[in-house]
Amino acid sequence: MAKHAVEANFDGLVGPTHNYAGLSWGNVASKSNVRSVSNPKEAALQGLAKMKRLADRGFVQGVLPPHERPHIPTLRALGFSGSDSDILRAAADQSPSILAAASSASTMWTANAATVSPSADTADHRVHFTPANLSAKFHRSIEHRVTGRALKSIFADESWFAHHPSLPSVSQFGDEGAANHTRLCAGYGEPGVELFVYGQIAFNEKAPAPKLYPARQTLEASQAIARLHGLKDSHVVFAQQNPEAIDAGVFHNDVIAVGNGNTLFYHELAFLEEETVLANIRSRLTGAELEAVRVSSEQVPLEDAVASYLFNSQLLNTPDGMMLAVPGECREIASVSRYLDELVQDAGPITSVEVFDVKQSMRNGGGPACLRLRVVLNDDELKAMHHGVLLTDALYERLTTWVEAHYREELSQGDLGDPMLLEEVRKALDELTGILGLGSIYDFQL
Ligand SMILES: N=C(N)NCCC[C@H](NC(=O)CCC(=O)O)C(=O)O
Repeated sequence: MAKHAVEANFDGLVGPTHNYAGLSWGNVASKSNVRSVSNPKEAALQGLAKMKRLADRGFVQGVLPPHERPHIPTLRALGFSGSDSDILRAAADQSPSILAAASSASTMWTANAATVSPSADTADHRVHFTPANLSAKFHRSIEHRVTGRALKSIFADESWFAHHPSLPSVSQFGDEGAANHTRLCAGYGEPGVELFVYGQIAFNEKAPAPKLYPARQTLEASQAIARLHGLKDSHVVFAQQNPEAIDAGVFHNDVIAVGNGNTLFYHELAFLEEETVLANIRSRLTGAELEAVRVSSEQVPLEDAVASYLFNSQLLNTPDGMMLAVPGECREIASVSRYLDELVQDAGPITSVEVFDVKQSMRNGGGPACLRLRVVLNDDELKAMHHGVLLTDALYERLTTWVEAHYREELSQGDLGDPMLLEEVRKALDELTGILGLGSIYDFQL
């Protein structure tokens, strides 16, 4: 008998060093906004407002903490030495790019934090977590250790939750977490089909691959995660992303497809072998028929899909059908806005569209779906997890007050070496682990 389960969404709280450093080759927004002045306070408040709106609608909403940045241990490991201020000064003088990488607030995009398999799918019937090594980008490759600590602190009880270390940090096992992983199912508590989408086969040089931009996720990484999580072959589908899409700026599958329940909402250029992918899902999905909501290039050109982040939306169950939570940019691009109006008129599974303003994050290539990690939990697991990170009215109030007190309204590249910034961040994060009841998770706290 399937247990009752919900999908909880854990959004990354935007960190105090949110900035635009142009660190992600292949991510069009990150490159085009390089060196713009950011507003960390606005970014964090936009993220919290999104969480609050969804929590108010009755969705289970959690918060994952930002990481300590600039990350002094990373700078030390690269040979900068002396006091923290000496290190910041030397890094700012000698290598502003390294300092920028060690200062990115990129942990806000928790769709990349980990891959999570619900207990209904796994061999030992526990929820499995593997933090993503994010080895494709240096600034993101330093996330997984603290991410792992935060997840272990929140999902601590080993009788319900299993935690794996991230995969080896090399390009052959490049893993970007849930951004390339979608689960289709009849109901959250039923065994589902886990769709792993990869950009490249690492150990086959002849296999199709993008020509311009890097493929961040490999088949080998996806297969390793499926093995670690104890997923049966009959419940797993591996699909190659269309290299053409990667070269157009689709650096993760969640920039071109999103699934929920029995519904897969995707662009016709999402997969290399569309028909095979759909057939493989159909043959494995039990208890429901796959609803494939396909968007053609004629309806929405690939370029508009990337610019609007139409597919980087959250697809959520409501009592009246599914709701698509889209970024505001979707209403600024004519083809996309028109498409959304048509979509809700259709008799399909998506019955409403809601717009969220996450512009500060969008300018670095992160829409509503990038900002959240989905964790399906049955009633026992929900009870067993740490509740201090679940958004209530009171926690929302506390976090907004905390952001107002600690965050700057302007940050540019020249500010990253400011020793005051590091002090502000540590003070803020020390208070935050207290607010969220997480214990010590940061290097500076250990
Ligand atoms: N699609 C998903 N799930 N996530 C979006 C991640 C955006 C992130 N941007 C950045 O890391 C840019 C940082 C900078 O340039 O300052 C990235 O490219 O990894």
